[in-house]
Amino acid sequence: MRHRVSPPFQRGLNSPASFEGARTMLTIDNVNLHYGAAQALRGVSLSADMGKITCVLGRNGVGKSSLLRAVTGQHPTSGGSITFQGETLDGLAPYRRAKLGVGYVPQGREIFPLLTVKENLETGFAPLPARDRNIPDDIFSLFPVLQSMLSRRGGDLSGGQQQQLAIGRAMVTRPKILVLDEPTEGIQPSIIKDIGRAIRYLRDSTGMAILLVEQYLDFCRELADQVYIMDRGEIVHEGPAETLDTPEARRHLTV
Ligand SMILES: Nc1ncnc2c1ncn2[C@@H]1O[C@H](COP(=O)(O)OP(=O)(O)OP(=O)(O)O)[C@@H](O)[C@H]1O
Repeated sequence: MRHRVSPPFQRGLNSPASFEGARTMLTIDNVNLHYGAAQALRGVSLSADMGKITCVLGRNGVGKSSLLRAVTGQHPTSGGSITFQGETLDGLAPYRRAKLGVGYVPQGREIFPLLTVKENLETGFAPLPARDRNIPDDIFSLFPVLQSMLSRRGGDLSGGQQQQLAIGRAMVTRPKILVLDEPTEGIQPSIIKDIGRAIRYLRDSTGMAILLVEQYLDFCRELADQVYIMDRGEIVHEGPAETLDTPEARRHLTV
């Protein structure tokens, strides 16, 4: 596991070193998910390791968000199993999963527009015991704009700032796995770079697992350790990031 904690980051996020030895943080095994009669996930299997960025790529509507809803408990699965650090998540409510260490950055950010930036961050306290109810310094080191806008309303932030706030809010919960749904969607290139840097920092400094779904190929190619491609609810490709440049992978990603 990589540990490069530089001085500004010494106080802050917990390291998940206590479960060292078990490299696989999350295992999704043969999962199905339905919306009524429509099947959005078909026998999906993948794993996400600690200290690694696992990226799931796919076009619009192939089931990427549904996969994350299955992991976070936002929508029930209709078959298969999901285990986190060797324990089943099946049937657990979203807040129980958050307590166990599943941090979620939803598509569209879902910032509370009328709460301040500070209050938005504090909503991340909910799954934490009283002693951990503080905002880790790392968040402001990674996203200084949040510190300067602490008393502004969430709704007044730009899309990129809201995305940073959504990642910060998830970091407040001290996740062991951070699950992000298209964090680059609608964001300007300079902030995409900041977000990429933050995701890399979280992988390298804390050893947490990162599970990222995206449509933006270059972002994944730069960040990912392991990639999966989804098409029509199924995993159709799996391999290290370099394999994204094979004709077979490209075929699944072109519109
Ligand atoms: N609440 C819902 N009710 C019914 N069908 C849904 C619902 N949410 C998603 N779907 C359908 O499930 C399929 C997968 O959608 P999902 O949002 O998981 O895809 P996605 O890959 O995340 O797409 P996008 O990139 O557009 O977010 C699509 O056909 C979509 O229309």
